[in-house]
Amino acid sequence: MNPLLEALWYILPAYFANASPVIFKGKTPMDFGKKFKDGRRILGDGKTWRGFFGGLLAGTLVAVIQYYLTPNFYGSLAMALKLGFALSLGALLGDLIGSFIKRRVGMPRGYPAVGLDQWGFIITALLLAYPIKALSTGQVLFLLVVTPFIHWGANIFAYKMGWKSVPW
Ligand SMILES: CC(C)=CCC/C(C)=C/CC/C(C)=C/CC/C(C)=C/COC[C@@H](COP(=O)(O)O)OC/C=C(\C)CC/C=C(\C)CC/C=C(\C)CCC=C(C)C
Ligand SMILES: Nc1ccn([C@@H]2O[C@H](COP(=O)(O)OP(=O)(O)OP(=O)(O)O)[C@@H](O)[C@H]2O)c(=O)n1
Ligand SMILES: [Mg+2]
Repeated sequence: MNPLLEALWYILPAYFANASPVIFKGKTPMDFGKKFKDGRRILGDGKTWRGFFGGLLAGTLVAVIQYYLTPNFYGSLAMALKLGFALSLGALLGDLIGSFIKRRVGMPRGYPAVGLDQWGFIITALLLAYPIKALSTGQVLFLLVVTPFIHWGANIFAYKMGWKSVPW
């Protein structure tokens, strides 16, 4: 498989894990509305438990589907589950870290943090998945370059579908 397509195929669970909370979002904020010692919300209302677990499940499921489509890419179902879960957890944790940072610097919920919104989730997803199945440096660089565009396209798509109130 072309190494660049292989990189996209590899990262797909993280993409779906990052995108699906927009659809699965729930009511209970992950910080339960609590504030940090700086008087601002810890994470904000943009992070709900249902979104988090929905994203984790969706991302892991995508890897299982990918396993049945390209079994030799993963080698085993167990590997697909491990990699899918690690990529999804990494993506969602990266998104939480991004929200935490945005709240600390006083950005309101939904405020665009260029760079952080596009790379945060990808970097943590790649870090968590690295020990399970590593990509080449070139493939990682390719993903860092192409993800902002896919992120941009997906957010506009979600905005047009009415899933997001902002196209970013
Ligand atoms: C403009 C360019 C160059 C590409 C555009 C690609 C595009 C239009 C993708 C849309 C894919 C899609 C159908 C998305 C689902 C809709 C959805 C729920 C989007 C919600 O996005 C919200 C956002 C979360 O916000 P936050 O980041 O601020 O927390 O998540 C951003 C989403 C992503 C970063 C990834 C979205 C991509 C997918 C869900 C899978 C699509 C896969 C590809 C485009 C790569 C194809 C791979 C192969 C190997 C064929
Ligand atoms: N763990 C998560 C992540 C996202 N979402 C949902 O997906 C939407 C888009 O995610 P994102 O853009 O990351 O959240 P923002 O609203 O921009 O909040 P923040 O400023 O904290 O990023 C959120 O509004 C929220 O409805 C969720 O419910 N749970
Ligand atoms: Mg956002």
